[in-house]
Amino acid sequence: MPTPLIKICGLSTPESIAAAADAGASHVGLVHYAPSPRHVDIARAAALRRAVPSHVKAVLLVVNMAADALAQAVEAIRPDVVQFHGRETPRECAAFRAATGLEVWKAKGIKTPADLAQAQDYAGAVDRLLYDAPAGKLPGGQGIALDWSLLASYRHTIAWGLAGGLNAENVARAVRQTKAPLVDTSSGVESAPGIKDVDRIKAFCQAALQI
Ligand SMILES: O=C(O)c1ccccc1N[C@@H]1O[C@H](COP(=O)(O)O)[C@@H](O)[C@H]1O
Repeated sequence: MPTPLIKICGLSTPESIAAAADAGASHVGLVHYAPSPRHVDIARAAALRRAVPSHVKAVLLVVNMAADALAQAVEAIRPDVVQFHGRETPRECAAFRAATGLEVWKAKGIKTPADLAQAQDYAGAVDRLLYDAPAGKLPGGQGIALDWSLLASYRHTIAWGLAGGLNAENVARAVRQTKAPLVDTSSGVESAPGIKDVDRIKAFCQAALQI
């Protein structure tokens, strides 16, 4: 089984970005969503983006942002990937991708096989689907895992990744069960909401890369 790509999300310091890159992350995520404990404003996100080494991709995570505000954020931050984590439609994702040429990911909350089937509406509109637990108080970053058995036997026709409740203790099991080509974690590598823990980042990457 190929080792998965690794995204460490919700980074808010240059030190945690360096730790993720050194540990083997392929992607680092910056959350621009005010209700999140991981929110970084545009100026901060732009500064952090400059701290991302060139072999690592910078992912800007946004939730239901108005088109003009999003365009301004993208102009200032210049991410490699935009991850939509709200109610953005396939049409909106496709329009954004066509207008910017950026790689686009769409996160979808999955609870039932019907949710998984519905997510496929994004085929052709996005570059990757990110399967997460359904939204709770926040649309993501909740540390809740989805039912991996739903993905285990699914015939994927679009690039995808697994998010939701992943940590150093369960990521190897999750990848073995689902064969996820990319894993994404945020709260699972923190010591408190919004506070990344370098040792947990290292342990997560080690566990994911040892598969
Ligand atoms: O991290 C956040 O605060 C966040 C806020 C709003 C939408 C998504 C958010 N995070 C993303 O959610 C998934 C799962 O996170 P977790 O590992 O369960 O904490 C992941 O893609 C985060 O990047």
